[in-house]
This record gives sequence, structure tokens and C-alpha cells, in this order.
Amino acid sequence: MNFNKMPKIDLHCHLDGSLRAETVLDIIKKNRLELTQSLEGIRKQLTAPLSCSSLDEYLRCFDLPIAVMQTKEDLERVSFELMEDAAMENIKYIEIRFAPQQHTKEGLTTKEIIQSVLQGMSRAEKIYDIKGNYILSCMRHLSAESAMKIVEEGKQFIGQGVVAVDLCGGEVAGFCHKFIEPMKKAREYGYRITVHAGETGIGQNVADAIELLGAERIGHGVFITNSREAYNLVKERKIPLEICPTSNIQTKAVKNYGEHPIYDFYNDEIMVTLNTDNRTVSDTTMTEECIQIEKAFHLKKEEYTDIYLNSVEAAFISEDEKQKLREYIK
Ligand SMILES: O=c1[nH]cnc2c1ncn2[C@H]1C[C@H](O)[C@@H](CO)O1
Ligand SMILES: [Zn+2]
Repeated sequence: MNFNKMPKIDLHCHLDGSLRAETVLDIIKKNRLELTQSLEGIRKQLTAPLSCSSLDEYLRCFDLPIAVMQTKEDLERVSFELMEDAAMENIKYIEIRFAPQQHTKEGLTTKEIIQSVLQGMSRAEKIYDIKGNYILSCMRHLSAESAMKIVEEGKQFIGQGVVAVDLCGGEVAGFCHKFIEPMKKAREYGYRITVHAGETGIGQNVADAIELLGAERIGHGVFITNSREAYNLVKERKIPLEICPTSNIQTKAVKNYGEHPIYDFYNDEIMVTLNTDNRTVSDTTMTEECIQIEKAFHLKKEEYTDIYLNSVEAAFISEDEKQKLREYIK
């Protein structure tokens, strides 16, 4: 299949993990930041190394991009550029996530941060054949109060380009208990809910995310394989899994593409979707994720279509918008 040409949907893409190295260098120079000044050095710092041994090590690659995402202008720019990069490979719909908590170092308010990325997104939507929405991620190592602040301050943007909240960062067993209150509030306000869970061996976190937090989708969920409860919940309630194969290899969730459970899940009628996670940190694109999965499992056109349609179903958009996305693959 010519995946570059095929219509694609990315429901799990972190803004801060998807910056162009050239842009990072530009912002460093413009803002006179005392950071790496060579393009090659930057590229290296932005990408998870082959030797990456865990999610925690993978997460260290975010320090540099976060350092250059601290002004309105720079947030608007990186948001626009991610939309542009996605449009160039025929992604027709993208849900971009980021954690506003990490962009206050130069004094921006949550409102200014969200407004800036939304402006970049809408500028790109006017030029390219792509639509997007934002997901507000809350860092799991921060407090429930901090997550509540994001839920409260992001509320005014629901339906204006913000659709959901997420929990992300390092994963420890039982993390969901801490976030019951903010996620309950989020649901009451009308946010949709997706949660990173089951990425580092703890299948039970997936069951908790669904039962305690009302997660409608799960980021990764690879380790439902080691919790019968989680597996059955995901299967029976048709909870979509946002699968990101390359990222899972880098964080050592799986050994290689061929050993990824995505195809077993698909054959067992679990609702899998295919996504990038981080275009720069994982040095990938949607096209590349599709190619790798096609190669590993001899994916047929009908199977790719099924996965694309799963993403349409799972997207946090209206029925009319879903219908438009279905038209692309007819
Ligand atoms: O795959 C991931 N799992 C958990 N957290 C992640 C992953 N990729 C990125 N993040 C974190 C690092 C970013 O700074 C944050 C917000 O996008 O989300
Ligand atoms: Zn992620």
C-alpha cells in the first residue's frame, strides 16, 4: 500500500514530542537561550536513543522541547508546524495533546498557553486539508490540585478546539486513585477522557482508568495482556486502544514490531487504532507506523481500512465530522 497517499488519522500525538529540530534551533537563537546550538546536537537530544531502556528514560527527551515552548509566539508556531507536517502526509484528522502545566516557566497563564496552540492549529486548518483538536494532558507526577486547575481553566475551550483531558508521564501502579476528583469534574464539564495506562507492564492501571476515571479510550494499553480484568473490560466495552508501535519498542514495552500485540488484539476484535505518540522523540510519522505494521503482519488493505474506521469511531468529534472522515477512505 502507498501509505503516504492513504488517508490517515492520528489520535495520540504529543505536541512537545513532535517539534522540528530546525525550529528548536531557531527558537534557541531567537530567545538567546543557553542551550545546545548545533542542529545535529539538537536532533540527537530530541530523539530517544536506540539504547533507550524504559519509559522514564524516553521521557528525558522532552526537557529540550519544553524549554523552547514558553512563549505565545513559539507555542503558536510549533502547533502550526505539527499540523503542517501531519497534513503533508495526508493525515486528515489529528488529536494533539500536551501538558499546559509545563509551559508556564516564562509566566504564561493556562489560558494564554491553550489559546496559543489553538491559534496555531486553526491557522493550519485554513491552509491545509486537515482538522485537529487538542487534548489537555495532566502530568501524573504532579498533584491532583494541579490537574484540577487545568480542568477548570481549560473548560472555556471545550468545543473551541479542546475536546478531552488525559493523564501522562511516568506510570506507577495505582496512579488512577489520585486523580478521581479532577477526572470526575472533567466528565461533568463535558471533556472526553483518555488516559495513558498499561504502557509499562501494569495491566491493572487500564482497568482502574476505565472504572475509576471513566476513560473512554486508553493510551497504549499494551499490557492488558497481563490483566484478565483489563482485557475483558477493553474488549467488552469496546474501549479503543491508542497503539503507538515505535514508541512501545523504544520504551521496551515490546521487543519489535512483529511481537507487538496489536494484530492479536485486532483479530480478537479489540478496537485498535494506530498512532505516532511522538513524531520527533520516536523519529516517526503516521506513514512509517503504517509501513512497519504492514510489514510485520502482512496487513491487507481491508485491515488498514478497519483500523482507520476504528479511529473514526474513537475520535472525539461529532457524527457529521466522522462521516466526512469516512468519505476519504471509500
Ligand atoms: O508514551 C508516553 N507515555 C507517558 N507520557 C508520555 C508519553 N509520551 C509523552 N509523554 C509525556 C511527556 C510530555 O512532556 C507530556 C505532555 O505531552 O507527555
Ligand atoms: Zn503518549
